[in-house]
Order: sequence, then C-alpha cells, then structure tokens
Amino acid sequence: MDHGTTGGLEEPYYAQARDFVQRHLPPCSGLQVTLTYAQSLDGMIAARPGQQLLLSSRAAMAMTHRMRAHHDAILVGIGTVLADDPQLSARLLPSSEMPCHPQPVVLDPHLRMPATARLLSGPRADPRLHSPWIIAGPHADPAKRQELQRLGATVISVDQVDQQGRPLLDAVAAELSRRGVRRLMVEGGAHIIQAFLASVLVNTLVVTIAPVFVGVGGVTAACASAAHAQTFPNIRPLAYEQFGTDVVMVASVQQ
Ligand SMILES: NC(=O)C1=CN([C@@H]2O[C@H](COP(=O)(O)OP(=O)(O)OC[C@H]3O[C@@H](n4cnc5c(N)ncnc54)[C@H](O)[C@@H]3O)[C@@H](O)[C@H]2O)C=CC1
Ligand SMILES: Nc1nc(O)c(N)c(N[C@@H]2O[C@H](COP(=O)(O)O)[C@@H](O)[C@H]2O)n1
Repeated sequence: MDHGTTGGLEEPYYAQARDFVQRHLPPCSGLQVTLTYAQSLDGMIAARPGQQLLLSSRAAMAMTHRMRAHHDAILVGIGTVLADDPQLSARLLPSSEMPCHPQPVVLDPHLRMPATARLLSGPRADPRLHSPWIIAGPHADPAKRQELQRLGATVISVDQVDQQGRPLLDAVAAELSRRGVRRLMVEGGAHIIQAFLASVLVNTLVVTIAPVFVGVGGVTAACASAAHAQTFPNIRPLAYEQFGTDVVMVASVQQ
C-alpha cells in the first residue's frame, strides 16, 4: 500500500520528525547507539509489568518511526516482545523513503520468543520487513532454536554472559557490528534500558515525555536497583522539542 509522500502522516508531523532526526543524530563512526523510550510524567514506561501502554502522541510516534528509519537495527528485550508483540518497523514513513525497514534484534537468552510473534509473521507478508535476529545465550534449547530458524529468524549465540546468564552487551554490540550494523536504536523495555544505561555503549538518549501520570504499580523507565544506582551515566541535554502534546529530550551520553 502506498501512503503517498508522507506515509499517511499529516504533513506537519512528517516534516517536524524529519528535521528533528536530521538535526540531532550524530554522523556515524563505529557503532552508534541511540537509546529511546517514552515515559509518563512520573517516569513510567508501562502501567503494569508485562503490559503495553501507548504514551506517545501521533506526532511523537512519527518522530520515533523517522528515527527507526535512520538506524540499521532496532533492539528490544524479550520482555517487550512478550508484552507488546511489536513490529519495530518504520511503517509510518512513505514507502518511497523506506524501501527496506530496519533489522529487528531481540535479546532473548532462553529463546522465549513465541512462534506467533508478529516479528516472525510480518516478513512473510511484507518482503520489505526483515526476519528478526534473536540473540540467545549458551543454554538456549536447541529444539526451540530450530523452530525459530524454521520460522525465518536468525538465532545468534552469544556465549559471553553475566551471572544471570544474560548476554554481555559488549559482546552483543561486537556481534552486531560484525554483521554490518552501524547505527543501533535500543527501544526497551525496562531491563534493557537499565542494562544499556549501565554500559558504556550509549551515545544518544532520546526520551519522549507524555503529559500523563501512571501512578502506583507502573514500570519505571530504568527499573533502577540500589546495585545499579552508581552506574547511570551523565546526560548532557542537547535539545527539547514539543511533538504534539509531548516533549522530546535529546541528550548526549557522557561515559
Ligand atoms: N514506553 C516505552 O517506550 C516502552 C515500554 N516498554 C514496556 O516495557 C515492558 C517490558 O520491559 P521488561 O519486562 O523489563 O522487558 P525487556 O524488554 O527489558 O526484556 C527483559 C529481558 O531481556 C533479557 N535480556 C537479555 N540480555 C539482557 C541484559 N544484558 N540485561 C537485561 N536483560 C537482558 C532477559 O531475559 C530479560 O528478562 C513492557 O511493559 C513494555 O510495554 C518497552 C519498550 C518501550
Ligand atoms: N515511542 C514509543 N511510545 C510509546 O508510547 C510506546 N509504548 C513505545 N513502545 C515501543 O514501541 C514498540 C511498538 O512498536 P510497533 O508499533 O509495534 O512497531 C514497543 O514494543 C516498544 O518498543 N514507543
């Protein structure tokens, strides 16, 4: 389906999203990592663990899709796949600007990805979508690996893991670089945001702040524990811009 020159987006959203991304994302040298998510005024990314909450306005969502299109790969954790069943595409852009969508990457140490996930079924219906790369740990079930590969996924083993059996992000980044990823956009969820903030990998942070309160029971953006409290990087805000009803902050991350 051709959505015309603005991909079905209203012209002001389309133009603002394009200009914002061009202005604020740095040119690429080595692996550039952009960490991005949407949060409420009280710092929540979901109302309940394992549930999806739409926070971004349509204008901010346009910016997110524009940003997806600017990256080679979009990474989420398996918790986000189980909660949201995302597509991780840049489908709000016109097809003329997005001949091929970015590569989805899922951190899934124990291969919990459901066979019914849209990340697996989508590429069978639309050849412009890539089947996901699934980053597994060393103890992943070989039968599940085979099943996911039969469904089109590429299962990549990363054997360097932390004490909880989760792939080390340095090793993940090296593997993605080796496969040609130059710009990586990390979207969440809470555990992945925390892990990337505690790493030295993030170059740019883009946070959409929506004018709502979520309250008790919500999931905080970075599920910070005392153990991680010392590991937040310094943030140098570069710009704040209003997208619809939301404010988007773009910042460089100082390691
Ligand atoms: N508002 C927003 O922008 C977004 C909100 N979300 C929300 O976040 C929630 C999901 O968050 P989580 O449950 O925390 O799931 P998550 O998406 O952060 O995945 C966590 C899982 O990733 C795996 N993992 C692999 N390597 C890891 C590493 N190095 N460090 C940590 N985990 C690693 C572990 O199996 C862990 O259980 C959902 O409610 C979803 O809707 C997710 C993305 C964006
Ligand atoms: N930018 C943004 N705003 C929100 O309000 C959100 N809930 C999210 N969530 C992220 O987007 C994924 C869904 O993507 P698709 O629409 O399925 O392509 C979701 O899984 C989160 O990563 N993002």
